[in-house]
Amino acid sequence: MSVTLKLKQLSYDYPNGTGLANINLEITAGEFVCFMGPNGSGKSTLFNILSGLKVATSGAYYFQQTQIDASYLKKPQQRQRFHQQIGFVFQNSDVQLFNLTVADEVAFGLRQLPLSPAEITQRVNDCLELTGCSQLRDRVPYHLSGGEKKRVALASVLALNPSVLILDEPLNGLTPAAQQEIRHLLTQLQQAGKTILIASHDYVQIKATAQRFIVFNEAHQIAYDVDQATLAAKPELEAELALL
Ligand SMILES: Nc1ncnc2c1ncn2[C@@H]1O[C@H](COP(=O)(O)OP(=O)(O)OP(=O)(O)O)[C@@H](O)[C@H]1O
Repeated sequence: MSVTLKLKQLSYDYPNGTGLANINLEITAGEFVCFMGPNGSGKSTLFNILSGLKVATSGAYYFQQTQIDASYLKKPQQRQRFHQQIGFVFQNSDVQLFNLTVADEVAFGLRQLPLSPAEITQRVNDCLELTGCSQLRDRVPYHLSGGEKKRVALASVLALNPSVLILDEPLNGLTPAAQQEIRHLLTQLQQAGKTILIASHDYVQIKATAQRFIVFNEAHQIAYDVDQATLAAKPELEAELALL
């Protein structure tokens, strides 16, 4: 398997403080990684950088061996290609859903691409079905439940067929049944070959689903980078994560 995402001594500074400090990280295509850590440790900042919404203050970010920096993202065609490859499902679905129907929401990104109406319809139908949203296609996204909104946001991101999916706290605020649906869907997507990166505050919720756990500390650095089996053999570390 090839390395798909690589960060080399990457830091990000906000005007009044540090977001990320000297991060070295490699993620291989097809991994399911959970990022954890206390509030303000840098998970959202990292996701913004990985998805090209922010660029590092120093250090480098490579996606499939190409360095993603300000000059790369300045070129509209390159930027569009990159954004198609990395899908980002925000923590707050309300900022991601702005169309009048669920079907329009899922079609929105596709309409920016050179695709025929028949291809768009096909992809919309496939993504609605995959995410269990077919019955919701004519509903107003804003009026849906939290779990339904999350599935529609995921459908709209999947429509572009990204190879990497980034989800910020995808289980937050969902009922146990809705959490189970999302976990099952993410596992299916990983089995279909996608790289899945999520942030979570709840180790117990995600411990059986993700296979690698990267934990940030309050200094905005990586404190631990461990796989599922190693963690399961370290009850004291599992107990620490359960308290985050
Ligand atoms: N827009 C911003 N302006 C200034 N500082 C920011 C901004 N966004 C984040 N920060 C700071 O950067 C650091 C990392 O924040 P970030 O949101 O990445 O952490 P997080 O791990 O995602 O936190 P949470 O678990 O609360 O979502 C924090 O100290 C935070 O206060």
